[in-house]
Amino acid sequence: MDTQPDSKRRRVERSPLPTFKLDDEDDTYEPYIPVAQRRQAKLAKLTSWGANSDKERTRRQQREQEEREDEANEEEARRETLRKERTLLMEAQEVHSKKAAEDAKKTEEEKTQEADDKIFNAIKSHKMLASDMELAKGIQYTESLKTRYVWRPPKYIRDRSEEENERIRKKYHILVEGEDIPPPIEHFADMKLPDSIFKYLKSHRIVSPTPIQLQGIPTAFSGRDLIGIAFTGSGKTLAFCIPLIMLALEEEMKMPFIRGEGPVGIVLCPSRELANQTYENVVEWCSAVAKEGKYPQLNTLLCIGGISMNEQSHVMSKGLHIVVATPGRLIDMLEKKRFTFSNCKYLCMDEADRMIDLGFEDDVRNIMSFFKRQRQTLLFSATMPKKIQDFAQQSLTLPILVNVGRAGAANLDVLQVVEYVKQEAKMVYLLECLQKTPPPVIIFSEIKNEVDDIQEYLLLKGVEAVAIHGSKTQEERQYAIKSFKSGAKDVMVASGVASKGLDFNEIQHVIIFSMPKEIEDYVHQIGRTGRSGKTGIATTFVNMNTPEQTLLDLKYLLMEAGQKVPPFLATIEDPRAAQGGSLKGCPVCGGLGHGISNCPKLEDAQRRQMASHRTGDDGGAY
Ligand SMILES: Nc1ncnc2c1ncn2[C@@H]1O[C@H](COP(=O)(O)OP(=O)(O)OP(=O)(O)O)[C@@H](O)[C@H]1O
Repeated sequence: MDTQPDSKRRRVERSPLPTFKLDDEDDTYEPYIPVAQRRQAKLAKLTSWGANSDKERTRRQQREQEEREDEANEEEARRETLRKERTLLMEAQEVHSKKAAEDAKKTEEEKTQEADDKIFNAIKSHKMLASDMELAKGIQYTESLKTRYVWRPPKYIRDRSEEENERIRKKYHILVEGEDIPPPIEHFADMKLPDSIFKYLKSHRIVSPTPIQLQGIPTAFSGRDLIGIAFTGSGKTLAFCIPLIMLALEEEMKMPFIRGEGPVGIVLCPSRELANQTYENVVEWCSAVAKEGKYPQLNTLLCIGGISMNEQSHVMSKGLHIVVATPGRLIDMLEKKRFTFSNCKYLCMDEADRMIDLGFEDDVRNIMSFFKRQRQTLLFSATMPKKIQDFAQQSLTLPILVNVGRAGAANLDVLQVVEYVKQEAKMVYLLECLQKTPPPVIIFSEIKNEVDDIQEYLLLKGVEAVAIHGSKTQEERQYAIKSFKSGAKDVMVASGVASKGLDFNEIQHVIIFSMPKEIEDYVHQIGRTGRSGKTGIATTFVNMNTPEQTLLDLKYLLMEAGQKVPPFLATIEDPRAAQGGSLKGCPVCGGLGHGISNCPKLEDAQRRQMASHRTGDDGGAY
């Protein structure tokens, strides 16, 4: 094909005209000889050759011999090439059949594992959880933040051997991962807390630290990044708030904060309700610290959607120590420069898996971009599937993983009862079920309309019930929580929104009216009872509308918690077992009854992602 541009071609066509030479100037010129004359001349030449000497013949024979040799050599070279090509081909075939033989030897389990690993690697997030500036400049901190200048464990604990520390962790079923892990501290008295807070805890019957607290608090006090995983109701809030309060106190006492300064640290929550509850806890603990006048009063801001920030102008008019927030409103406030992160050193994410697994990582990264320097980062949750753990670990600096029980396991203080109830019989049976325990009771349903229907039905039957779900206004949601918390209402009907992290006083019974698709949600929902060492009951309705895979997840969870498995669940076979496949839990949602290839959470996330691509929605609203 002619690939020359036209201009070039034209140039060639227009090249200068040939300059003809005169005959006598051309040395290659041959005069024309007629054919007959040429034939005669050739004949004469041949005749003269025949008469030529033996010398000439020998030379010809030699030449022919050389030509034959050349041909033989060429043939040999050709054969050699063919031989080589065949060897390569044969080698390839050998490799292929060897792999096929190896594959045949692999168990179904290994094959499933390989396939799962492929999916897992494909969905792994590649972009670290770091600020844009850190990502752009490739900044990765290699040392933990030196936030605490004062705190260190008492000498007798510092002198303890690592074997002894390990023995203590084992006693409380604490698993740790990481380098240079601070020792566990079994008594609040050894944590060197201010007297006033110590007294406050005691007066609230908080006398000894829970496992997540006894390893988590010293870890956070030492300035280390931390991933804390412990079952529902095990006191994670205290584990990350006390270190923040101590840090804020330390900073305030060094140099008092004035208007426009702070915060020292923030707590991020995935829902307004949870943020509100954490805020109330922090305010109460800060007041307790300042009560005796030995320590300064710390200033805390609640930063969530649906409330007017003017209401908190009194907080903003002073130096700010702690902010408890949901991501959307926090970003808004930071963008409007209502406060800055110039002095912020501590970032804690509660229910962290929720915050970063469903495409909200960009919001978190955005928030991190407002930090001006290295921070101490802590992530806490009761459920933290492998995918999130891996992602979090590569994003933190020398993190320490503190794990109490399996991530995603149910709280053992909850008696789990699963009942087969036909769809049309659910409402009536619900009334019967409410008789099992005295109030307060929470009823969960995944469907907003169903939440409203249940509340209406209960009200008709004379049960004092409130309802909460995502489509209610902020006032309605606040009213429902307040009246239920205060004991004015006996029953709260809720969608998933109330399941994450909310701590209601001594819930006796949780009824799961419609089983959530994701087993993590179930773990959070039943976790509203059986908190802080008390026992509770969870009754779950299932029927033929419940997907078999969900039932299988449930069956394994009951087995893991040593609970009674009802016959209709016991008879469900695991298809993976029949295929000889892997029975390991799903790394995306932690469900024990399925692998990654049919994870409902992954399917859901992908559906959501596709929908947000279509609508251009970034999905980051809270
Ligand atoms: N050391 C303790 N001893 C007794 N009770 C405690 C202790 N620490 C916290 N609590 C109480 O336990 C309850 C549950 O605590 P918290 O809400 O922090 O649990 P959580 O682990 O965050 O649960 P979830 O995963 O559901 O969010 C709270 O009422 C809290 O006051």
